[in-house]
Amino acid sequence: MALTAVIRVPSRALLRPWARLRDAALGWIEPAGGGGVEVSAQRFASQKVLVEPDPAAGVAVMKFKNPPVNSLSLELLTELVISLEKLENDKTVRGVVLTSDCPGIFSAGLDLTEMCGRNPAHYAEYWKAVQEMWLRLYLSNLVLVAAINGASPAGGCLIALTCDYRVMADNPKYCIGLNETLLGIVAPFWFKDNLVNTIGHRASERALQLGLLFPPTEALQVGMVDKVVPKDQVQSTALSVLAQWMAIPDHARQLTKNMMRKPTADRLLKQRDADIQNFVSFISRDSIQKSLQMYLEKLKQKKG
Ligand SMILES: CCCCCCCCCCC/C=C/C(=O)SCCNC(=O)CCNC(=O)[C@H](O)C(C)(C)COP(=O)(O)OP(=O)(O)OC[C@H]1O[C@@H](n2cnc3c(N)ncnc32)[C@H](O)[C@@H]1OP(=O)(O)O
Repeated sequence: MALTAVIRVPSRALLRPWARLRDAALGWIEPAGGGGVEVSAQRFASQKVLVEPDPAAGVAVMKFKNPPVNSLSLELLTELVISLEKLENDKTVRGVVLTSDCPGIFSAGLDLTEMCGRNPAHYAEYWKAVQEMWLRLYLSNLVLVAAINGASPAGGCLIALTCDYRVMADNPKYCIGLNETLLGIVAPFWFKDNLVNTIGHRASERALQLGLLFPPTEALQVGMVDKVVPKDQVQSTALSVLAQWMAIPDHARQLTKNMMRKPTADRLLKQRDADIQNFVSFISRDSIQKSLQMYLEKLKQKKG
């Protein structure tokens, strides 16, 4: 990946302590003496989230890279939020395409190993990171377009649903949907709200209860995605759509987006701690742990 853009990063001495941890996570190095540092975009490419900025176009492509299936581990979620925050603060960027670097998979959703056989403190930390990812994406001031170049179940679908527009590859093997009930778990209310805001109440009720995973043409029909194109055109189409959305003055578009989305985000913001407690007690139940273990086993056996 040849990237040449230069990004200005403030001196670490001026940043809060967590920002130093962030710098370390992203591999940014400040020369002795401090005073601010220019880092090449290559440094911006962290391990699990690759960011390819195109300052001339005012856009960036963000690629998830957590092989084999882009499961949303704590590490990936943290990097995603940090990368997004950085793009939000970068005046040269107004729009972002979210896509995958893993062939055939957009994202397999939440990392089941983060929700299985761990302790309550870990579940709480993990869930807070999932909430943070959703809130940051859903309320982003940037134009976000999902280039869905592979399977996109559950949490993968949620990421796509936070975007302003979704382009999906036409391969019938790629499916998208909130399939939580198939795992014996329940999509949280804010997953549900995001889906209802996208495809409407009746279609959501059916999709959520049955844990439906839609192939691209059905996803298009139900309104879960906005456009289906051949696989090799997914990213270019997403970039064209981005350009159309970016033709609208930012302030007017952003205020409108906020007006449409804030009430939904506020429902979670008002009860974040209670939502974490609900998640921890739900996921800690023996019956739920058994269901998740069995599901993971089934995934592993599929190979053999
Ligand atoms: C009272 C109400 C209270 C409510 C409180 C909240 C309740 C909890 C809410 C939780 C919400 C959960 C959201 C989620 O996102 S759960 C995750 C759902 N994801 C899935 O179901 C997808 C599972 N994966 C697949 O279907 C396939 O892997 C996939 C189609 C994505 C790719 O298939 P492929 O054949 O290419 O790859 P494999 O299946 O062989 O997988 C390769 C290895 O990856 C492992 N794997 C797959 N998915 C996951 C995952 N999500 N997390 C962790 N690991 C995963 C798989 O086991 C293979 O591992 P091995 O190589 O070791 O065998």
